Amino acid sequence: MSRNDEVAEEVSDCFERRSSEAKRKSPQNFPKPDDNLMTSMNSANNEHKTRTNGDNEDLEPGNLLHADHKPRLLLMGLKRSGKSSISNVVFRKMAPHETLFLETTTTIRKEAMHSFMDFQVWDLPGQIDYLDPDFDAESIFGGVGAMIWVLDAIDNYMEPVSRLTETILHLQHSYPDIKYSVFIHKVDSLTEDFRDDTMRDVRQRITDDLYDAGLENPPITYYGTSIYDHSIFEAFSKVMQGLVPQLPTFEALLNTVSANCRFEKAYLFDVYSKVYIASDTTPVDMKAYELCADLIDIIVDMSEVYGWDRGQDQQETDRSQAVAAPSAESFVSNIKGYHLYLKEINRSALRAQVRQGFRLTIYRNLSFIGISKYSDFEISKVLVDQNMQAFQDTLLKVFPRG
Ligand SMILES: Nc1nc2c(ncn2[C@@H]2O[C@H](COP(=O)(O)OP(=O)(O)OP(=O)(O)O)[C@@H](O)[C@H]2O)c(=O)[nH]1
Repeated sequence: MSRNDEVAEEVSDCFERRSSEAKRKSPQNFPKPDDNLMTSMNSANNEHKTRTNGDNEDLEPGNLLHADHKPRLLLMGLKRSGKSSISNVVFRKMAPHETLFLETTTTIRKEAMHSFMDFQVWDLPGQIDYLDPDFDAESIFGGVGAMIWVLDAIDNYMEPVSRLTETILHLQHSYPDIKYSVFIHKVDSLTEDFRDDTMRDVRQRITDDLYDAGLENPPITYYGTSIYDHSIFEAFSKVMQGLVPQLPTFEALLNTVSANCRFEKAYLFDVYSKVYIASDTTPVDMKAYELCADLIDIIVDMSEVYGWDRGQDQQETDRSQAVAAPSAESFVSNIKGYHLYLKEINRSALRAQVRQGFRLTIYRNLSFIGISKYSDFEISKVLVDQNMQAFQDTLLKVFPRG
């Protein structure tokens, strides 16, 4: 029996067990028990096996993420367009107003995201001429999955537009797989009408320039962004999702869980960066995202005050086992008519810091967040717990962290 079949069988057993436990425990008036959950999860798993085996011989469940498979994302654009601000706000928790004091970047700055897959985000200095024939392009662009071009919407955008089109035309032959995104950035400084006009104009100019150069329907996505609201996280999430090969599988799993637990919207968040690497396939609602982001902020703040390092020594391990759940969970009832449910899926220590004499470990973790408007959500919590445990077991089995 192949490893794929073993995993599929384990997942199936796990769901059978969970499903029958859930039915046994569920009171009469709970929502529909999750009969379809196991089938959908298994079909999602099978679909995933087919796709990944097709894409890459080495990738199989149990060892999906090849050690060298670290999708890389480049942040490029002219000087002062806002690249370092974006990277600092999203990956270093810098307050947006502090970016006013950032100095010009002179070397490539690399950020990593470790919650599930190991992403790398490279912030490239604006003053380097990457189109110079003497420049070692392979060291930068080889292995890049996506490029974000940051364009300052409040400055004259003729130069950045022509630099972007030159860059795309220069790279497209050697690196045809790069996916391009344009962040029309600092839109907080524009009125709503002017913002729409600017976005339309930028898109039109880029499309026309590339068309004139012989490139039709370029693979570019456009986002209006600002570090002063959630738009930057939303845009980053979308770009990251383009680098997740298992995205359809995640979406299928999240659709199933949402249907069975009556969530309006379900996300898989990298908690530290507030970037979501997948959501169910219902349309994204900015209000729902903002609620989730606020919940994450509260949980991170609370755990910085009341959390402790688990499992540092035997005494700590005993204490953790005695008082804490194996994975964190949070349930917030009735915020603006919504119930929010968070469940930690995995966790890895990123780095330890000493702050004011206390040793603090910064964790990266991937968490599920579901939003429900269902008024009896609290009553059905037992069933939700059962489904979520099955969901977590499946994800960890099929996509274990290396
Ligand atoms: N209004 C507004 N200002 C922003 C935003 N993002 C960045 N800025 C400001 O833009 C200025 C330049 O930002 P940087 O992040 O240093 O720009 P950069 O692209 O990294 O510049 P180089 O390092 O020179 O390549 C800073 O004063 C930021 O505060 C935004 O979303 N809105």
